Amino acid sequence: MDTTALVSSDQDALPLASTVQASTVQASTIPASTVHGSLVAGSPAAALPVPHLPGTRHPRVLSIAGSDPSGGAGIQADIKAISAHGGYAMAAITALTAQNTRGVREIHVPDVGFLRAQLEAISEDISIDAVKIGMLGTAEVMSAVGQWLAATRPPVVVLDPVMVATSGDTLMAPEARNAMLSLLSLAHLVTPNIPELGVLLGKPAASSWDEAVQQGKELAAEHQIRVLVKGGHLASRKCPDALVSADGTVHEFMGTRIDTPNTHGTGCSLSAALATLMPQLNDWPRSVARAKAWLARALETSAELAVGHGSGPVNHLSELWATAAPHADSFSQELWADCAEQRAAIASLDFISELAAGTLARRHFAYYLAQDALYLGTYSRVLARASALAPTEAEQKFWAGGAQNCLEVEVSLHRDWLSQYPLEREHDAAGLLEGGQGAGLMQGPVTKHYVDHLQGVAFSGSYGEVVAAVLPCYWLYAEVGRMLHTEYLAFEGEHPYGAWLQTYASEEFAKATETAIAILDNAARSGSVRERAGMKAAFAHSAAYEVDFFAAPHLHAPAPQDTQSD
Ligand SMILES: Nc1ncnc2c1ncn2[C@@H]1O[C@H](COP(=O)(O)OP(=O)(O)OP(=O)(O)O)[C@@H](O)[C@H]1O
Ligand SMILES: Cc1ncc(COP(=O)(O)O)c(N)n1
Repeated sequence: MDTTALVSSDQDALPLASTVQASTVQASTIPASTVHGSLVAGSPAAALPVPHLPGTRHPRVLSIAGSDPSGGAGIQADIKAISAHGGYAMAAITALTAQNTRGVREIHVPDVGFLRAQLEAISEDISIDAVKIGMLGTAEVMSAVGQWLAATRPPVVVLDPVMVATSGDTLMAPEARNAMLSLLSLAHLVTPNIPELGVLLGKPAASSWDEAVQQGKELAAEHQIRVLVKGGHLASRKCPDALVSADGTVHEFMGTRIDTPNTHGTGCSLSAALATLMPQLNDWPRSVARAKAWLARALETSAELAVGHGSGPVNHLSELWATAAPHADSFSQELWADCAEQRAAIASLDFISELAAGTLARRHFAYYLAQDALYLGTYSRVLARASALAPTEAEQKFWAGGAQNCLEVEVSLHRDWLSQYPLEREHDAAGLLEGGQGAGLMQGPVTKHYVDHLQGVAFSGSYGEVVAAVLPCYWLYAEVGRMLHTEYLAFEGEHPYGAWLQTYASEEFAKATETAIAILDNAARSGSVRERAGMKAAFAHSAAYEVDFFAAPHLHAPAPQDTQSD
């Protein structure tokens, strides 16, 4: 990192186009820097009530912070966090960093006059509902921001006293500490992490949560400010935060540490979220609780972004994307990709390769047919349940048609196939045939588990979950059908299971599968995050049972006692 840029920003700034510089000077009406002490004049912001702003549907939130081109921290994170909470995001850039998820390489602090121009341009035209302050870098920048705050007095000011990046790189010149201290009383909330809290107090960083809260109390009392002590840097499984008021009142927020390397920008994102929530909720503890819960989900889903090789960003928009993004259209594709292992497992099963090659033992085939018939009886009822839950008439009809079709296939299995491939009673070592004349078949263990799962989802699951649970039977069966039919067409001579394989690749069934997939995507789009998680689980379970179902004949078919029947 180029730390010299922090202390001698004017000299190091890249030359601006002369026209821009000229207009910069003319546009700036802010007085020249004053001593830092003058910024604390007037009552501390934390002591002032935050006015309730009725009708601020989308709070206009200004982030005054540094740029992180990798998008995880700084201005870029703030804009995402503000947007995620329904705010209108604005940004005045204090510093440009060259950084990625691994660290900060260079910092460039543009001429402070231009920052003043940005701030003036915004406040002269736009009503600002809240300000979030992040990386300021130098004392000069802090002074300019302090003067602007003192002059404009935004109704909500959240100050994140950024000093060191997650990567360990310095983001604040050490001699700027006093200027930072001068800014504290202009904020309604100050959000230092544990090391920053120590620096602000001139003490070593706290080594325990109790010590951190104690330091928070000291800082709050000394500057008569509200402090959010953050537990991100603790070496514990817990990750608490605490809101400490100037009078020493402590409000703790419990949190579990999420096991992820993607914590780049958590502090930036949290403070921007707080600045956006406060104008809407007008209550600090509620704002912190909401922001912390949101951040936890953003951390939990951060791996989905796959950004960089170091400490990656949090998933700021995970909730929005889960419901509104084009990505939601491909929920089915995600499930399909997730079951790649199961698809490969099915394709490599002896049952499939022997069926295609015509070498499958009759008893294995007979077992499969019998279990399929048993399965379809329950499957039909679960499709009827999907029909009952369906939100539209078209979907209701589709599932009802599917349920009826299953029963017809079940009848045909018994009538046309099981009569040709009976499970011989003398082979029934596994006890699958019930006793007596016209004996019924019994569910094998896999069929039983599979239908138990389907019935469980049908009983207590949402529509989306029921749809997800029944889909693998359509989709994987259609896939297996395509595979077997291709092999059948290439088969030379008379295939012993030819008549069966011909029925496998039906156009109608492929169409029904496509409809079922589209219904699943629709349900995913309108479902909650929790429901989509339930849908994923239901689909994954059924996909695993599909593998077991195709594997079952070789594992559970009655053992041969008469090799001739094979
Ligand atoms: N692994 C984690 N699991 C859950 N919450 C976390 C985790 N890491 C940080 N947090 C939360 O993120 C917020 C920011 O905390 P932290 O102490 O990391 O601040 P910071 O150091 O300023 O952040 P930054 O990483 O942006 O510098 C807090 O609410 C903290 O509890
Ligand atoms: C521009 C900018 N602002 C703030 C941070 C701190 O965020 P983190 O500590 O997560 O790296 C950063 N890295 N870059």
